[in-house]
Formats: sequence, structure tokens, C-alpha cells
Amino acid sequence: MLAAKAIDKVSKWRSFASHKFSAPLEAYKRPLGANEDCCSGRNAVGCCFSDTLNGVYTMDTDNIERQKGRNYGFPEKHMEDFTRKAAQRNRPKMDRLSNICLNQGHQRVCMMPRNFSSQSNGTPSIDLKSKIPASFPSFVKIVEVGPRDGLQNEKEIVPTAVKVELIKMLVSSGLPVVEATSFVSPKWVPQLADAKDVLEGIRTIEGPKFPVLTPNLKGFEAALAAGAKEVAIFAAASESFSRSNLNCSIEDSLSRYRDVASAAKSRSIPVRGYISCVVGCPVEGAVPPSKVVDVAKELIDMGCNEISLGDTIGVGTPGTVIPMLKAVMEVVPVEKLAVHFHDTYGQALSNILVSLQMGIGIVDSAVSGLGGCPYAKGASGNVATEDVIYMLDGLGVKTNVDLRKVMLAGNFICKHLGRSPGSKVAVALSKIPANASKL
Ligand SMILES: CC(C)(COP(=O)([O-])OP(=O)([O-])OC[C@H]1O[C@@H](n2cnc3c(N)ncnc32)[C@H](O)[C@@H]1OP(=O)([O-])[O-])[C@@H](O)C(=O)NCCC(=O)NCCSC(=O)C[C@@](C)(O)CC(=O)[O-]
Repeated sequence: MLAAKAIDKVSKWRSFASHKFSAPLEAYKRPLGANEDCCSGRNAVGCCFSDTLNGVYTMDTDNIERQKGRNYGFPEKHMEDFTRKAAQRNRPKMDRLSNICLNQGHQRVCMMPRNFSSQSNGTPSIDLKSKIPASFPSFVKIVEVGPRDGLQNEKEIVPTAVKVELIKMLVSSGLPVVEATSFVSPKWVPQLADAKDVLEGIRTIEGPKFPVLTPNLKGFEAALAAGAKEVAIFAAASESFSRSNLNCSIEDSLSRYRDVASAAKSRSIPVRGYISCVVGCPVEGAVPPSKVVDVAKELIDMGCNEISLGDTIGVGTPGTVIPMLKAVMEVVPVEKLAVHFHDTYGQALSNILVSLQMGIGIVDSAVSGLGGCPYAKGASGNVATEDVIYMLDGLGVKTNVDLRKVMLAGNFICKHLGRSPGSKVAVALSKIPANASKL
């Protein structure tokens, strides 16, 4: 009797599962018909790029219609509308956008020309510049944070000579800013206890900027004594994270930073301000944009020349990042804003893309996707510099950074750390024969 009931339950589940999962999956495998849209929805550019990159792109719109009521935790107004009606509404826009990704038919990727580079070779068959929003920057400044954000979280302490060599390799790639180290308490972050020696090792390098993190006046004075010419202060939008990272409240940290900023001003030292947990905190969960705005305003008022908005644990998506950026842009001019995404859920590039579309022209990243914060459990590495450059090259956005040289730096540090390079670009290129790649 019991067995019969169980069999009945299993067969009901099977029929439910086959309806719920196989039908959409089959639809996903099916190539698009001539009259079907490859992309639909308000955030159509992101959808085009990410989904075409996954290969064949089709949608079971009826199934999506059924699931439309589902909310994945974002406010309704930020939900994407993938319905067939939306597709029809967006048809003219999509017709224009489809040129970006689909000149090669409905079936395959748009970002992978045969030479395995994201750059078009020769004359581009499509005019990308005319497709992107006017606010999209033509140049992006990449702030390389690998030697600091990347190495602060490594279990094994990396020798100073290796750090110095890494910085030199990164500089040789053309990176304009390489965050070198932190002058924080060595009890809190022993990995960067050699900050003074690292700065000594790069003292003679001219050209790029080497900002260092300073959590208080003690760190600021030590950094200047060691030759630092730029510093960064780092606050949080979440009270809990501030306490675990800095051992004090947000207000107390800001009060310390006012002292640092005023000391820096008197010596003409530029100060970058970080805000951590701009969309989510490992303890408090979702962080409302208003909290980020409050801290951003304080940092800008105390004289920071740049504010870097950090998704410390990498939980953001365009759905949460866009409203946060919109709110912060009310109090900080867009040219002073940078974005700093960790890639825990694989959303970093999408988040960067929407940030660029909103006019932001400064992006933080770490070679080979190194990184994570020792006081943010579960945070994965930063977005990989290689992947950011690959995307920007593909968009025709200038960085003046040589991707191959960044990859060499990535190989170097990963070899030292005993792991394979972590960028998607490095993984992809490792799978194709060397002579097939013209990257
Ligand atoms: C802020 C403190 C110092 C407070 O730490 P505390 O224990 O509250 O401070 P304290 O004043 O009681 O000092 C404790 C000891 O540290 C010394 N000390 C105090 N300050 C310094 C200093 N500057 N340099 C060197 N030593 C220092 C101080 O002299 C004393 O030494 P003792 O008397 O015990 O021998 C500590 O919490 C700290 O160092 N925190 C830094 C944590 C950190 O570096 N986190 C990672 C960077 S943030 C991040 O990664 C996020 C970001 C930026 O990437 C963006 C994102 O992704 O969101």
C-alpha cells in the first residue's frame, strides 16, 4: 500500500518536473525562428550580451509569463520583463540592438570572433559606438587592486619580493593605478605587514599611481614616511561590517577619516574614499541606497577626490546596483565615482556594464580575480582585470592596458600561489592550442 502511494507520488512528481523543466529546456535548445526575438526586456543590452554568450538563446516566453509573479527579492520596478508583449513593444529598439550581437545569425555568440580576441579585426562590421548610450565613457581608468585587495586575503603570506615583482609586471601592462598595499594594523592583516618594504621596492617607478589604504592617522603618517603619494580611506555602509572591519561604528570611522583627510589636504595628498557593502552586507543582508548616500556625502565633504563603491561580498546585480548608483549620483558627481565589484555570483561584468552605461569611467579590478576581504566571510575575489579589459576592448572602450601583459602578471602570481589563473579569459585561452590564439 505504502509502496503504491510512493510510486504514485514519484510519477506525479515526474510528470510535474517534465512539464516544468524539460519543456523550457527543450525550448532553450531550439534555434530561434526567423520571426522570433533573441532578446527582450527593458535591460535588453545586458540580456543580449549575457545570454548570447551562453550560446543558443531562446526563451519559452509562455513559461516566463507564468513565472512573472515571482520576485527574486528585488523591487518590482527593477524586475526585467521578458514577456512576448514586452518583446513586441521593444521590437524597434531590439532591431537596433540586435545588430550589436546578432549579425552572425540567431544561434551563436557575438563576442567570440574567430581570432579569439574581443577586438574586431579590421573594419568593424557594426558601428558599436553609435549603439551605446551617449553617457558611455570612451576611456575607462582601471584601478588595479590585486596587490592589496588580492593579497590581503591569502592564507600564505606572499614574500615582499614577489609582491614587488607583481606590481612591476602590472605597471608594465600600462595600468595607470596599482593599489600597492595597506598601512593597517599588522595584527589585523598580517599579509600586508611589509607595506613599508613594498613601497621601498617600487620607489623608483615613475608614472603610475600607487595609493595605499590608511585606516587612521597612524597609518597615514606611516604611509607618508614610506613614500606614499596617495592614500585611500575605507568606510562601510553597514554598521556591522564597519565593526568587523575597523572595530568601530561608521560614525567613529568617519571621524577618524576626517582627521586623515585634513592631514592629507594640508600636504596635498589625494584621498580616495571606499564604501564597502554598498548593496549587501554579510551580516545585515540588503543595504538600502540611502545608507550608501549618507557615507558618500560625508566622504566627498571631507575632500575625497574619488569614491569607490564596493560590493564587498559580490551579491549585487544590475537590479540592486542601478538604484544604488542613481541615489549616489545625486550627491557625488559621476566623474568622481568608481565601482568595485567582487564576483561571487558571477554578476561583476554585468554590474560594470550598467555602471558604464550610467556614465561611470573608473573600474576597480584585481589581476586574475584575486581577492576577498578577510572580514567579509563568503566574499570571493574581485572581478578579474583580464575579463574587464576583454569586455572593454570588445566594446571599443580605451584603457591603454595591454591584456597580454596583465595575463603574464596573472600567471606569475598564480604560479606563486600554486593555483591556475582565475580570470575567465585565462581559462578560455588555456583551452585552445597556443597557435590558434591571436590574442
Ligand atoms: C582600524 C584598526 C587599526 C583598528 O584596530 P583596533 O584594534 O581597534 O585599534 P587600536 O587603535 O586599539 O590598535 C591596535 C593595535 O594596532 C596598532 N595599529 C593601529 N593602527 C595601525 C596602523 N594604521 N598601522 C599599524 N598599526 C596600527 C596599534 O598601535 C595597536 O598596536 P599595539 O599597541 O596593540 O601593539 C584595525 O581594525 C585595522 O587595521 N583594520 C583594517 C582591516 C582591513 O585592512 N580590512 C581590509 C581592507 S577593507 C576592504 O578590503 C574593502 C575594500 C576597500 O576592498 C572595498 C570592498 O571590497 O568593499
